[in-house]
Amino acid sequence: IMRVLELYSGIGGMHYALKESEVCHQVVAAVDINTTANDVYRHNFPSTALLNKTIEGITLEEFNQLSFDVILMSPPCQPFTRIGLQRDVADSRTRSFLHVVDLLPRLSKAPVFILLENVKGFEKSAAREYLLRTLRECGYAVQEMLVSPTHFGIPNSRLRYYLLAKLSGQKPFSIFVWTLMVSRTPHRLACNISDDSTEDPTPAPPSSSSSSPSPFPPQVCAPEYKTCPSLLKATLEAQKKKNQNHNLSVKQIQDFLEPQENLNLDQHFLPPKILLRYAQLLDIVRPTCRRSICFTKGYGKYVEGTGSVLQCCMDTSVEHVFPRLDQCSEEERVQKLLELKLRYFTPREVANLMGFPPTFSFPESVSTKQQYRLLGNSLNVVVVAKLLQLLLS
Ligand SMILES: C[S@@+](CC[C@H](N)C(=O)[O-])C[C@H]1O[C@@H](n2cnc3c(N)ncnc32)[C@H](O)[C@@H]1O
Repeated sequence: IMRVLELYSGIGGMHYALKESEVCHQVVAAVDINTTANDVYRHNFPSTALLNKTIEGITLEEFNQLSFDVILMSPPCQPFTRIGLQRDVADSRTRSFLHVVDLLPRLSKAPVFILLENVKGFEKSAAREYLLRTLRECGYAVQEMLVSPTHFGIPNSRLRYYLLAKLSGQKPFSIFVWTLMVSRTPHRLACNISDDSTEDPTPAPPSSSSSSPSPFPPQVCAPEYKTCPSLLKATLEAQKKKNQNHNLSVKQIQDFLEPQENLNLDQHFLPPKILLRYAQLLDIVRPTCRRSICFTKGYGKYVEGTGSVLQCCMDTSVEHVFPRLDQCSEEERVQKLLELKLRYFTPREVANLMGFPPTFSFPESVSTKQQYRLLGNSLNVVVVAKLLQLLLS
């Protein structure tokens, strides 16, 4: 039985992934400072020891007493996000992580396995450099990768950096993983994915013929795109979304929705004020789509880039409503937009897309906004479960 230490435990995404992986385990302690997240964790895992304290406050002796074989951790990602300041190790939020790395060589019993999850961007950080150097010095074999749920047939983008480490003497990492996981090294990974991409890369096919066709669809060579790069970008985005919806290896959104009769829909529709102001920025999907964008902690509060919204009325279409919208009066605009019946995904639906099992629930005291916030900070359980199987078995 593996003794697991779950650091930055949040709402317990790692714990659910462990359960899903079917590896025989015991979580010896979970640690987090967010009291709301801890309420949710305790609600779902009442018998796990949950430490409500800062990780940098845990001493070497305390760590030694826990006597764990595995560390699972998803440290705060704000210091590394592509849209943030990228203050990296200079950001005070990285302190606790550096504390963990510092303690690693000094533990009386080195953990056999480590899994770290973070945002895309971490692969270029000094924090990663420091972790890698320490792991090498301690004799770990390491594999890193960028993986999204879409690679496992789930219609939700959440491209994340993962590091798997095992102490030398363990079974080597299986090569199979790397063909599946886009690429072998973060360097190549970083090259495969353009920096501003918000969506997932498609795993690069093995380079076969040298006469590869142009990566752009032919119509983008049209002259109007030369004078208007933003139009080109929008067209490429639209094309990409269309392609994603045709990828039959990915499930449809409707497989993750709550039964409509259970929902108080009025509560979830986007209000006219938001529609008027942000219509052009919405990422709209239908139940039959095979894609959605990453749900972040601002979902339900901010609109742009925080997660997709669902079109509930199929009698009209986005293509029908949007093109002439700016020629309409405000009143007509609202009318047209309301016809689409756009609603937010419910927290339960977001949890479904993130692979949380039906047994997962929130205590009643946690508001909808807080639920979105906590889910946005969490991880995809199905993805991490697969990685744990690869790491631990
Ligand atoms: C990216 S989230 C991880 C979420 C978690 N994996 C889940 O499934 O919900 C980072 C978590 O680390 C916690 N955290 C941040 N700094 C911390 C620190 N210094 N000590 C303990 N917990 C911390 C935050 O409260 C947050 O819940």
